[in-house]
Amino acid sequence: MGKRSRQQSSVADARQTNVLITGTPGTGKSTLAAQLAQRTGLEHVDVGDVVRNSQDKLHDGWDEHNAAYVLNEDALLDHLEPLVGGRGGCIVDHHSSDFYPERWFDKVVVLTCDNTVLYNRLEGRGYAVHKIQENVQHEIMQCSVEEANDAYAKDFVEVMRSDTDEEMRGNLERLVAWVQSRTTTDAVTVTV
Ligand SMILES: Nc1ncnc2c1ncn2[C@@H]1O[C@H](COP(=O)(O)OP(=O)(O)O)[C@@H](O)[C@H]1O
Repeated sequence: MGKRSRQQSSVADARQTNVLITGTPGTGKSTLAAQLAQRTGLEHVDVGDVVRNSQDKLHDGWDEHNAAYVLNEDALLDHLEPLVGGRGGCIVDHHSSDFYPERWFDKVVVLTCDNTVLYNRLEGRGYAVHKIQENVQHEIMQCSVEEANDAYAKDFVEVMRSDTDEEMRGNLERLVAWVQSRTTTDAVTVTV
């Protein structure tokens, strides 16, 4: 469970729509997030890129075993608060979900994938064997689904299968329609 308050507040009413796309590495988060951003105008916030490229130090060093930065969650939350918590209009793309404040998001999407398909994707990405196996095990155990379900209200969380291009297109269309419906609702609310 996250360290910060998960209470909804009036701040949530002031910001634009945000969605968190999470899931095991290789399930297709960045591909879906980039396409959703292109279609809706929301900003794709790839947390891996933010941590790598920020002027602020958002990590506690490099983890050789995982070949990844050790995330400093508090520094990352402080860094993202003005953009995601304040302005909004973001698609946050991250394999972790449980430390973000619930008030930041209007929907949490968890992508899942067939284990063999995932293995092949991660192999194609050049991951070390132990890292592929750890991620496939993570997917077999449905850890990302459990993490999101434990951290967010059930009606926030939507699990989407993403094995094929067709499934990716279907997921994209559903999310585009959902974002557009929220934009319409916001416009109606403003004019009433
Ligand atoms: N639904 C899908 N069907 C076919 N290929 C996919 C699908 N989702 C992702 N991919 C491919 O799998 C690889 C990993 O996708 P990526 O978006 O980088 O995953 P993540 O951001 O979760 O690590 C990419 O080569 C991407 O093109």
